[in-house]
Amino acid sequence: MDNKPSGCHQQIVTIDDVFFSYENKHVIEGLQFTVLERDFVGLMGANGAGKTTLLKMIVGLLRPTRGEIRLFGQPVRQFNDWERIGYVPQKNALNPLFPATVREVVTSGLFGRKKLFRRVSKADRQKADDALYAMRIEDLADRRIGQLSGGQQQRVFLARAMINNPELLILDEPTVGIDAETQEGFFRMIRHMHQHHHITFIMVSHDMEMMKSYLGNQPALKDGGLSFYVKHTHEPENCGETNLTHSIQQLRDSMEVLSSR
Ligand SMILES: Nc1ncnc2c1ncn2[C@@H]1O[C@H](COP(=O)(O)OP(=O)(O)OP(=O)(O)O)[C@@H](O)[C@H]1O
Repeated sequence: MDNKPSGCHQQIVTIDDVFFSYENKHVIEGLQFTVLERDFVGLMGANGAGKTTLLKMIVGLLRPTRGEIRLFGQPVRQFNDWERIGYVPQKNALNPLFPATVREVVTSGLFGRKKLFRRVSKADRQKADDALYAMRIEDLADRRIGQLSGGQQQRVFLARAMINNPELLILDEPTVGIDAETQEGFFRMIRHMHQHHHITFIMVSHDMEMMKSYLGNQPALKDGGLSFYVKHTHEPENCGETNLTHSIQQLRDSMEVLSSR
């Protein structure tokens, strides 16, 4: 299905009159919002406002109580093109004994929801190498992820989310527990990816200063406890496909600031 209108304005996520309750607790009520191609959406709100709940509905882990969410024009329940989406969930402290290596964690991003036991092909290995290289973590490839610093783990999860060259990246508080300087470098990289690559972002963050410095002071929408800050990047010349492999050098350049710390 080609539902891509000209001019880089495809609806990537459509939230159509969505309600959500946990048992009797109403969290989201009648939310209406559209994320367009190459938007950067910063989602802010107090603890418990429903940010994580909304992201989980967008990636199909929770179902709205009422209303509908569409991904690339398709209702989430029918959507099965999950390779187009990279999702970095809210981070929990990893057990240092968690046995997976960095390479294994990154490669697992290739195995969509229904392909858990796919064999790792040569092409898969190359994709993992590209993602590791782009995030400047190739030297960590054989280390156990639980033994890395928070900032290093961050890059691993981002590499995992990027391995399929996603069109939509969803990040849930990606810099929690990371020192201020590393956070700044991380945001710089995210901004670079948004400005130079064909990726739409939805990011939850409590870092008001950083979010507003990029997205402006005025939310595009305030609904209940949720505030949506949006930056559009719709210059037609930037609409072409961008392949991660072709972008690696640029991404590495944008990582300089991180790796030098
Ligand atoms: N599995 C659950 N069962 C019942 N209530 C839940 C569940 N998960 C979350 N909630 C409640 O729903 C509300 C929204 O939670 P959610 O995690 O979406 O908030 P959030 O905006 O992401 O918060 P934070 O900034 O603390 O991460 C909260 O009041 C929370 O306690």
